Amino acid sequence: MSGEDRFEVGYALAQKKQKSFVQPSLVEHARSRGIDMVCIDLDKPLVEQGPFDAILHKLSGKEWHKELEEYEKKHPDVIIIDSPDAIERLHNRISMLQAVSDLQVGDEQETFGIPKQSVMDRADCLGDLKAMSGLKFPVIAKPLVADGSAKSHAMSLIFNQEGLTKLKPPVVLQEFVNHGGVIFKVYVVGDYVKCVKRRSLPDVPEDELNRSEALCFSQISNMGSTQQCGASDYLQAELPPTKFVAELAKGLRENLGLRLFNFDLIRDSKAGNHYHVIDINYFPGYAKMPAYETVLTDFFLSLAKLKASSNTPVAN
Ligand SMILES: O=P(O)(O)O[C@@H]1[C@@H](OP(=O)(O)O)[C@H](OP(=O)(O)O)[C@H](O)[C@H](OP(=O)(O)O)[C@H]1OP(=O)(O)O
Ligand SMILES: Nc1ncnc2c1ncn2[C@@H]1O[C@H](COP(=O)(O)OP(=O)(O)O)[C@@H](O)[C@H]1O
Ligand SMILES: [Mg+2]
Ligand SMILES: [Mg+2]
Repeated sequence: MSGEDRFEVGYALAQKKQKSFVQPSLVEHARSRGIDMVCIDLDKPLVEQGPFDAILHKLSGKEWHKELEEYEKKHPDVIIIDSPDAIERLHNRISMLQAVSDLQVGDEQETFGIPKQSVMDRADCLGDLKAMSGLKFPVIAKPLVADGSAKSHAMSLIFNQEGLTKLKPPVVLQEFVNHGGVIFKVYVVGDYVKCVKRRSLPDVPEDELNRSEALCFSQISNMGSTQQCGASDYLQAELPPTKFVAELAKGLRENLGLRLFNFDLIRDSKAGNHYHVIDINYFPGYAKMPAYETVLTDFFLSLAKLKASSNTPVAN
């Protein structure tokens, strides 16, 4: 601990993220339980700051990674949340979902996977039916890069080959799965798992399949849009079984080597016990999660415990 019985968490976040995550309610609650949250000054070298027991970050770029490495060299006991390499994997929509395909968790009732998808990395692929690798329309076109920029969230729902020609590669084409217009967001904070529901795109009925115009959208679950599903479908939707969600979350946490993330889960309308993981986000908007102050503080305390136990000499 940096001070007697206190645990210091340095945070390095973009302004917007800092405002949404580091709310006075979190800082106060954490402080009352022995956790001090300290803002890292991004205009000063990281090695000159602290010492921190843990560093919480959502910044990218080689410079930042180098700063973290240097800090770790100087303070080998620091806990970095999370490893830049592990986070990097989520910045590509193919490597991100590979972690789901590699998972070995099983459940007798529920099954899961990812939608069929294919990458189009060159403009000439988009006019080539073979490059579709057997994908069926409609498809969602997603920018391959998922780096948190507005551009990386710009999606379109495409109904035919003509719709593909307007895309800007590299994009991932992913089969659209009818899922009753409701998405489940599963928040992971270390061992803690919380599943909530949000509105999503409505199902595409059979008779709309040959509609020609593509539908563009962005961050649909955060919008009050008319393109979302109806209120009653949303209110009536049941959450997936808790045990299934917990096992999936644990498997992903271990496979990804990450402690702070959420993933988007949809339930296939055609097979009510089959789920698809469609997106994984590093350090999402936790302030929208119920009781985020206590959940995050409990997480920091678990890190403090871990650090204390690794510093305790083993008795002979
Ligand atoms: O801004 P918020 O609170 O909506 O959080 C965003 C998340 O929304 P959610 O909490 O899941 O509804 C959002 O999740 P989705 O992509 O909407 O599933 C991302 O995690 C986003 O980070 P980034 O832009 O991908 O780096 C998150 O953005 P940042 O806050 O990290 O910039
Ligand atoms: N394969 C899919 N089938 C059906 N709906 C999807 C699919 N992929 C994405 N969506 C919808 O599009 C939204 C945005 O896609 P997502 O991959 O989560 O991107 P982002 O990283 O911008 O959140 C999802 O929240 C969901 O509503
Ligand atoms: Mg998403
Ligand atoms: Mg995302």
